[in-house]
Amino acid sequence: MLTLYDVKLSSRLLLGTARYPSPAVLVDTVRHSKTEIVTVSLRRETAGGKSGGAFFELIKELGVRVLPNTAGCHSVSEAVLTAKMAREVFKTNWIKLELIGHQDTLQPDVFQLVEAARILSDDGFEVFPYTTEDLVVGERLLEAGCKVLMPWCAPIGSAMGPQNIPGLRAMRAEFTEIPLIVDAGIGRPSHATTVMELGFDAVLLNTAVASAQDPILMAGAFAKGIEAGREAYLAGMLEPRDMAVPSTPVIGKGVFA
Ligand SMILES: CC(=O)[C@@H](O)[C@H](O)COP(=O)(O)O
Repeated sequence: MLTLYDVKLSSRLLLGTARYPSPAVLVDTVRHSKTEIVTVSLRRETAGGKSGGAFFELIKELGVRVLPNTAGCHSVSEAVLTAKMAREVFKTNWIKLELIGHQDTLQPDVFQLVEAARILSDDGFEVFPYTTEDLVVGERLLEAGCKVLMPWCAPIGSAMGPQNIPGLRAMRAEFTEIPLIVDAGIGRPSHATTVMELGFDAVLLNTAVASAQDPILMAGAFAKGIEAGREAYLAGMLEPRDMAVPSTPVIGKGVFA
């Protein structure tokens, strides 16, 4: 079981809701994936004069927990305002805090992120910060009140998969008691398996599923990949070795010796 802010969950897959070919495909994908959490962008869905109303109703009807996000925010004030709007719309204190600092990489502005996380935590929000694998920033976010950390593994939408495995491994080693969710940059189920094998608690992804030729099938593939990685982590994997080790017993020796 995964526990996020005292909420117990069976699924370790969190799905984004943008870029699906149609609302019907989104609904079927969420159902097939068995995810229990979807993230929704307030700004994206209300941009360009859109009210977002019909889309937000559709999300509420999915029957899963909603994690609103502040995608597209570049300042503390924008992010705080968006979080407050999200709380009104979805009646939740959960917020995925995204504060973009670099236009090409969509890298988070970790300085503003910590500041916004503190303001929102003090206001009763339960903050899921989209961050980098920087250990010091992680520590500051925990001090600011976050009880979950969500490092990227590659730029949003890049599908590159884990770019800094030693960095992710160090994060797991440093924050042993904190739920760690890889958010952004996953491209394939095998990427999700890899980060779960490192001991991450869950994976949040959007583009790799929504932009697949068959999002429903792909969501199922990700769900299986995440489960496989989790079970392998729990089972305890062999460390790679330089030398060969015969796997068949030598004649005359006991099979179980
Ligand atoms: C949906 C969402 O919140 C994204 O900002 C998130 O970071 C997912 O990234 P990918 O689209 O790379 O999976």
